[in-house]
Amino acid sequence: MENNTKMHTGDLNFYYGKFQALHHISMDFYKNRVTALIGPSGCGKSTYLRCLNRMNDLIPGTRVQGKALLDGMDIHDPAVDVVNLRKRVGMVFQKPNPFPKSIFENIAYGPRVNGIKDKGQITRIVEKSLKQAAIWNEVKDRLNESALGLSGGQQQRLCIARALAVDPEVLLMDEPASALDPIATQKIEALVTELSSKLTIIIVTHNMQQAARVSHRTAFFYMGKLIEVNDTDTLFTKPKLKQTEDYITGRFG
Ligand SMILES: Nc1ncnc2c1ncn2[C@@H]1O[C@H](COP(=O)(O)OP(=O)(O)OP(=O)(O)O)[C@@H](O)[C@H]1O
Repeated sequence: MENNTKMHTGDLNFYYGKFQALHHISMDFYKNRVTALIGPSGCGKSTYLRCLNRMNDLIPGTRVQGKALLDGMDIHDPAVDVVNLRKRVGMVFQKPNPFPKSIFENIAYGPRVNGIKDKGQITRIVEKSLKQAAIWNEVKDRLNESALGLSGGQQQRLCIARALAVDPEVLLMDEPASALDPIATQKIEALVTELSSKLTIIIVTHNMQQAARVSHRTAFFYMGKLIEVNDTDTLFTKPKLKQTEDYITGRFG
């Protein structure tokens, strides 16, 4: 492991019942770097992403083997508090999923759950998070209105703000722009680039142009296996393996 490694998995296997969805996945994720996970539908990208903050624990009948480390700490250690793990490793989903509450309350929720009671501090966190997610100007005059009244792209930036409000170290993003139009997508991509100066970001995307635009490193998955991982430029211009080349040139997938 390099010393700028934030997360690492070693020989990670994952099963839904008897079905093995991930096979021996070993890779590192670096601080202040965006890593894209690409590959055809069903290859295990989302499953792998969910292994990184133990979201799969919520799915009955699943089993994980192997190592998953955050700053060298085994995230499966019985001493690990999963709520705290998910605070450190936040997540944004494909479909924006704001709570049916006001814009303000969507962001204030996490910090409150984490024990922050001071109203002034909560207000500062709400403003800072909305600014970080590049949506403050659009919502600052309607903080008490329902989040459900926002457009899809605004809702997704709100969900990013909600994730940022608890000050995560890693942000997992599962196709965060796939439900959005091109302009909203551009905003999310710009945001990913901006946030990478502070966080480790891991993003699942179907869109190879998007991976090329936003990520420093790209990992290609196929049928539950990590086929190739490299600097994004190298992976797209000089893939080592034919399978990767076939996928990125659109010959399958
Ligand atoms: N809850 C589940 N129960 C059983 N099998 C599942 C479950 N979720 C996913 N799978 C299976 O695990 C494999 C990997 O799925 P996963 O969703 O991780 O792939 P993906 O690469 O993210 O696909 P997509 O790009 O279509 O979202 C697939 O064969 C899928 O059918």
